[in-house]
Amino acid sequence: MTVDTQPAPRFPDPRDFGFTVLDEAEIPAELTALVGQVRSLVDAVAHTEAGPEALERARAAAAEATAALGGERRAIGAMVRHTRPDGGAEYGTVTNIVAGPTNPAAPPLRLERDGDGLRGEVVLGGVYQGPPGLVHGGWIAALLDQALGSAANAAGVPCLTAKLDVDYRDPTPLNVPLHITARVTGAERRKVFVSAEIRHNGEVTAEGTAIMVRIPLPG
Ligand SMILES: CCCCCCCCCCCCCC(=O)SCCNC(=O)CCNC(=O)[C@H](O)C(C)(C)COP(=O)(O)OP(=O)(O)OC[C@H]1O[C@@H](n2cnc3c(N)ncnc32)[C@H](O)[C@@H]1OP(=O)(O)O
Repeated sequence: MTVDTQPAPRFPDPRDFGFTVLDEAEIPAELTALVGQVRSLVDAVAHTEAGPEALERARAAAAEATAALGGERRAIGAMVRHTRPDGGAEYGTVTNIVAGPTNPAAPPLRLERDGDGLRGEVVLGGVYQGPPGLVHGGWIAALLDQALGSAANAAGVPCLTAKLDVDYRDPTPLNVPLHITARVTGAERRKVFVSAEIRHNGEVTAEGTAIMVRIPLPG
């Protein structure tokens, strides 16, 4: 493979391109706690066998909670900045469906730098179910895509997935720690090649490779 484009050392500041950016430290602890509570609620709703009275009480309480938020909404495309110990910054959309810190529909996934790549751990409960007791294949692809995209972005290259290949090696179980790793394996002009794996108990359950294409930014 010809490597004639090295990833830029610094990810561009999204504010220069009109995006709203908040620092992750600016996310109120109360919002983080609410996100966790709503995740528990979604899991409880998905699995409940409660009777009509309890269901109606829960619906009314949920309606009250929705009204309490007052309809104040963050802008679509708002980004969150994570500042690494070395002072570098990484960005993601704050409501990202796979790893957005304010999105209760996202699992509590945090990808951290590890050597020349990223690693993270997540437990997916029953709301991520596809086959009985197993993680839905679409969600496995989503986890891998996020890890692959984050690895390319962590290398300083703002890019989008052009091509994603997923190998489902073994069933991925629910309710157990899943270990995710991803790293950049090469670059060629605007293309960045990345690979990622999901492991349970040290065994690979799924692996993904992707071609990410660097977004042409104005200037
Ligand atoms: C400051 C900004 C902040 C941004 C933050 C981002 C956060 C991201 C978070 C991550 C979240 C998780 C991730 C997500 O969810 S990313 C969301 C899912 N992905 C998308 O929506 C992408 C949609 N597609 C596109 O926008 C365009 O097609 C892209 C941008 C990908 C390329 O369109 P463009 O017209 O500009 O490119 P080009 O045609 O000049 O080609 C350029 C090179 O690429 C090669 N190629 C192209 N397609 C393919 C393909 N399918 N297979 C193999 N190779 C392909 C092509 O051969 C050429 O190579 P070469 O001739 O040089 O050898």
